[in-house]
Amino acid sequence: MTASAPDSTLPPPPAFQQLAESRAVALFLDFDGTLVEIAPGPDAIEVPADLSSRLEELGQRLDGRLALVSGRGLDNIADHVGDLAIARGGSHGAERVAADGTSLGSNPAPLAVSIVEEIQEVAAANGALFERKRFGAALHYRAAPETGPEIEAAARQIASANNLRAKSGKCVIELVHPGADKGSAVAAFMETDPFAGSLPIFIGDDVTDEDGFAQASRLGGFGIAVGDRPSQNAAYRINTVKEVYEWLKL
Ligand SMILES: O=P(O)(O)OC[C@H]1O[C@H](O[C@H]2O[C@H](CO)[C@@H](O)[C@H](O)[C@H]2O)[C@H](O)[C@@H](O)[C@@H]1O
Repeated sequence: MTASAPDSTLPPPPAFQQLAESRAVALFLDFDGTLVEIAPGPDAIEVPADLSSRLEELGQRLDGRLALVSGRGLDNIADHVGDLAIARGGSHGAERVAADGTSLGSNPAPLAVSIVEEIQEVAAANGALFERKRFGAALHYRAAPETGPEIEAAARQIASANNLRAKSGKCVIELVHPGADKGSAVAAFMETDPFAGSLPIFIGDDVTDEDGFAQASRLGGFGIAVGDRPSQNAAYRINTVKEVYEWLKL
């Protein structure tokens, strides 16, 4: 379903078990704000110690049709979650691997050093937190949200001068290569086994998850928005991270 206007009154989704029993479901899970609560900074998140094994068990229940799709790099996800034997897309889906770690598609180039330096200068000038990524970079302004507009404007300028894309999220703006978006990641996974032919469900909390919701919807499935952010493309809503775990019996 693609809604025409933001809808903060979306209904709760049908029971996950019923859905999964009625047909083959493919599940795409965002990380920050969906599986872990938003924290003051990228490294301040609290990850359940057994998240990796819980996700693997969920993946087994779905016969392997489970993927984590995050704005974080896969290296960063591994730092926080440990070894994870499920499919995963990092850097907004620009880097993708199957459950066994095999690469799916080729990785984009890292950002040029000169561009990284420009972004670092914006961070230093505005007191933002610079997050280096393998295939992009992020500027966080959660500590001083009032600096957001200036930081976003500077980041967008760098993006347009260098044929990059600027992605806004929760108190963050990120620079990525064109084509790095969660919708493309869903489409790419859905073309491969074991995802092909199943019903895609994308769960996420942030603006960057809208591409995932829209793509899931285009492929006959739907999106589930987490939290209270109005969503353009989700069909259902789950209110909290805790309720995501409950819905999935994770
Ligand atoms: O796609 P996601 O898995 O949701 O990742 C999106 C970004 O999440 C991280 O930033 C966000 O979470 C931080 C920790 O809670 C928070 O401090 C920050 O304000 C949020 O924007 C991560 O640092 C980024 O790299 C991800 O792209």
